Formats: sequence, structure tokens, C-alpha cells
Amino acid sequence: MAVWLFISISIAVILKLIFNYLTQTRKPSQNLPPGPHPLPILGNLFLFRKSFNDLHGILESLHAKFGPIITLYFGSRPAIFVANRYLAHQALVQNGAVFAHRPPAFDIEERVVITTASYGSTWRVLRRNLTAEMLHSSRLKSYSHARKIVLGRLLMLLKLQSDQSADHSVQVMDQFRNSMFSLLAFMCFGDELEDQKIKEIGDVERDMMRTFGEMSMVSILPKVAMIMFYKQGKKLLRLQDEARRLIIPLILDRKKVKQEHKHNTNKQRLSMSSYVDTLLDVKLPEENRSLNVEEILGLCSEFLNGGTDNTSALLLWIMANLVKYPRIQEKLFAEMKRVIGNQEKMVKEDDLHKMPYLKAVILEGLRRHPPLRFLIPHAVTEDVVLNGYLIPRDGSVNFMIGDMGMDPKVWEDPMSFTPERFLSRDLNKDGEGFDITGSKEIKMMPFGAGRRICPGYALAILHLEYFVANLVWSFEWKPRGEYDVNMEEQHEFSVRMKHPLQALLYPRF
Ligand code: HEM
Repeated sequence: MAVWLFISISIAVILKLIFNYLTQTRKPSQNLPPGPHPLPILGNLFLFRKSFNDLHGILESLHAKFGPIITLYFGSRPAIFVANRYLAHQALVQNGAVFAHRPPAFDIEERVVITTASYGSTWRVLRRNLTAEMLHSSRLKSYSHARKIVLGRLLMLLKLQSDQSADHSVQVMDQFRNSMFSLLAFMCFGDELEDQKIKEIGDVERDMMRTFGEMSMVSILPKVAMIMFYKQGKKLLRLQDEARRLIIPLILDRKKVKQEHKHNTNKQRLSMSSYVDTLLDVKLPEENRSLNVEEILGLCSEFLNGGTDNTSALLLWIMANLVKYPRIQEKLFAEMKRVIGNQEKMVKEDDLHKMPYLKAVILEGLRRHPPLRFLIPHAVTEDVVLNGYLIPRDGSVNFMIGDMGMDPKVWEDPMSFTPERFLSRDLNKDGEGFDITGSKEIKMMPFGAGRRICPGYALAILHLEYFVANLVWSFEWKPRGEYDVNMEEQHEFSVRMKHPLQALLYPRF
């Protein structure tokens, strides 16, 4: 390229950045929440010059200095962070419709998926399809057979590994993840999916999530992350092609079977309806058309990943706490014994609701180890005022999930793992149990709150209850020799154990 052309383009880019800065960076008179002073063009990015991995720690210290609601500039656009549960309730629940938008920059590829869709009719149709056709309690029941198969395989594998190891020690992280993925894969593509196929798709999706995790700022600044982490971006594109190669034939197969079924030839094969089947029936309201194969692929990936990493990370944290605190494990085992007696080999799903201590263990896991420390960035549909400050339409707004569940004003000794706190009358008003949705009041919000609350929360809780109960019912879990369980965190896409749990497993039967 000629030097003069290169210089002209560079000057044009710099002028555009300066123009954006001058026109978009808010002046103090506009009463945005307080925050560190932004530099021209870069905003507050310099705060993260070492790493974006400690975003949570940096935000915590900024909140301590500037208060519960702060502004940062990533480039020229303001990003507001809220760390107070009353303000979160005011925004997400009382003013839910206004705060349910997503920032436009968030949608890297302009895909049609629920997570990044702006608040409007497409989002509504896709979300309703997921909640009514897949996640409604009556539909969840129809997948209990798949859950039993996946659980049975996990228990068998753990027993085999414990038998084969000289000291009964087992590494469980990969097995937990594979199991959670298999559950979602059956729901997504039907229960006839072969194990080998599930493994191949699981490997690609895991690689994608890991690569995403390496681009640590991706959830805050997706477009900048794609430029700064060019190598990872390229890898992501390659993995997406691989996912296409594996998943599109499955979608086309379901489509064919569905058409055959319509003509009444093979009623049996559609006995378990899959997420793909429901997506084939969706019509996008604005364009009055069905979803194309690429769009269905994106929604399948969202479903598989949304339900796998967070749930398996949390399952590992909960089991780690049960190893670290044998008193809690024994109390849980005693509750199960009381409910199902000595004879049963497995805890059935129908028994779970009779086990309040099990529920308390899962809730304490969600409070103490929320897999996500922030929501997916929100945006407002119009300029609004929160706590006397402007929340501007052209910025993003996010909420500090971790801080809310560990607020010492709400939670006594918040850093301890104490399931008993969820049995107290204080948290179970009117005997209805703890309200995880925060509709009346937010005390913690591991799944978010309001209109964008995680639609998969009931499924995630069911998977956690069913698996934790059976893991404890089948094995006694003990720490490895003199090593204590290391609870250090690693912040990737979700917060995982830096040193994954390795425990000694002794079959109880
Ligand atoms: C322990 C497990 C899980 C945790 C902690 C979790 C947490 C979250 C959080 C914090 C959000 C962001 C909410 C917001 O932006 O306001 C979210 C969104 C979402 N989750 Fe989950 N989730 C879990 C499991 C699942 C499962 C099992 C599924 C699906 C089967 C799922 C599907 C989704 C989807 C589609 C969204 C986007 C919702 C929207 O934008 O309207 N999640 N989740």
C-alpha cells in the first residue's frame, strides 16, 4: 500500500475516534454515576492494563471508593455497574421493561439467539418457545428417562475409576461436564443421539467456551476483544465450522423425521420431542418466516453451552464443599435415608421435593459460588434515572451478582458454606421456600432477575438436586490424604475451581 494512503487512512481513523470521544463521552453535567476519570479515546481501559481476568476485583475496589453505582468507560461508551441489591431490584424488576435491552455492540455476529437479541418480538418468540416448549415443568418431566440414563452412566464410570485406583481417588471435573452436556444434548437432538456424536460435539463446544474464556473481556467489550484476541478469534471461527459440520446433519435429520412423522409413517421415533423439533416450528414475527438452519444451529449452541458450563462448575463446587465439610455430607445422607429408606439403589426425581436440606445445599452453592459474577450486559430502551443518576441509552449496565450474595448486611458470615441458613424462617417466608427469582426482594441473584432472568434456572436446579443427591447416596466422598480441598477460584467464562476436585470415593452399597 502506498505510504500516503496508509497515512491518510490512519489520520481518518484517529479523527473518527476523536469525533466519537467528543460526541459520545458524557460530560459531568450529565450526572452519570461517579467513577475514575476516563482518558481520551481509551476511557478507563488502562485500569485493566495487566489483565481483564481480575475485572471483578477491580470493580470491587472501585465500588468501595465511589459507591454502589459507578461508571467506567470502555472506549467512549459508558458502562455502568450496580452492586446494590435494592437498586438491582428497582432496575431489573420494578422497571423491568426498560432495563431488558442488550447493548447493540454485544451481538458480535448478529446471530438470532435469545441471549443477545434486543428486547423485542424476536426475543419474545424465541424465549417463549424455550420456556413453554422445553423448560415448562410438564416438559421437564418427559426427559426424566434421559436423566436416569446419564446419571447411571456417570455412577458406573465413577465406580470403575474408584475401583481401578489404588487409593480410590477420582478426578471428577470432566465426568461432571460430560454428563451435564449429555443431558442437554439429548434434550436438544433427541435421545437417539450416539455417544460418539455427543462426545465430538461436546469437545468442540467445550473448546469454543474455553477460547471464549481466554478472551476474558469478551463479556464486557466483545468487539474490542475480537480485535485484541485475533488468534483466539480465528480459532473460534474454525471451531464454529467444526460445530456446523457436526450439528447441521442432526438438524436436517430431525427435519426429515418430523416431515415423515407428519405423514404418519413412523410415530415411534418422535416420542421424545427435541429442542430442534420446536425450533423447526418457530416463525419469526417481524419477517414472517421460519428459522433457517444456521439460526437453529446458533440456538442449539446457546442451549448446550448455557446449560453445561455453569451447571457443571457449580456441581463441582458443591461436591468440593461436601468433601471439605463431612458434617454437611453426613447430614444430607441422613436426610435421604429418612426419606427413601435403606433399600433403594438410586434417589428418584419424585423424592427430591421431600428433601429440604438437599435444597438448602444447592441454594448455598448458588449463593457462595455463583458461576457468573456479572449478568450478560444489559442496556436501557430509553434514558432513565436510577438512584438520582442518569443511565444513558447508548451505554451498557451490569449488576454484580457475586457481591449481592455475599453482602454481610444480609448474610451472616457470608464467606462460610452454611446450608442451614436456607432452612431459617427468615428466608422461607410464608412457607413458600426461598425465592430465587428475586421477584419480591433480591437477596442474591445467581440467575439474574426480571425479564431477562435465566430461563433455565429450574432445569439447572433439578439437574443439581438430582445429581448431588445420587452422588452422595452412591458414594462416601472423602478428601485425598492430608491434602485439603483447595477452594481457589479461576475466572474464565464461568468461575471454576482452579484446582479441580480430586476425591476418594467409597461405594456405599
Ligand atoms: C447453574 C446454572 C446456570 C446459571 C448460574 C445461569 C445463569 C444465567 C445468568 C446470570 C444469565 C444472565 C441473565 C441476565 O442477563 O439478566 C443467564 C441467561 C441465560 N441462560 Fe442461564 N444459567 C444457568 C443454566 C442455564 C440453563 C440450564 C439454560 C438452558 C437450558 C440456560 C439458558 C440461558 C439463556 C438462554 C439465557 C439468556 C436469557 C435472555 O437473554 O433472555 N441457562 N443465565
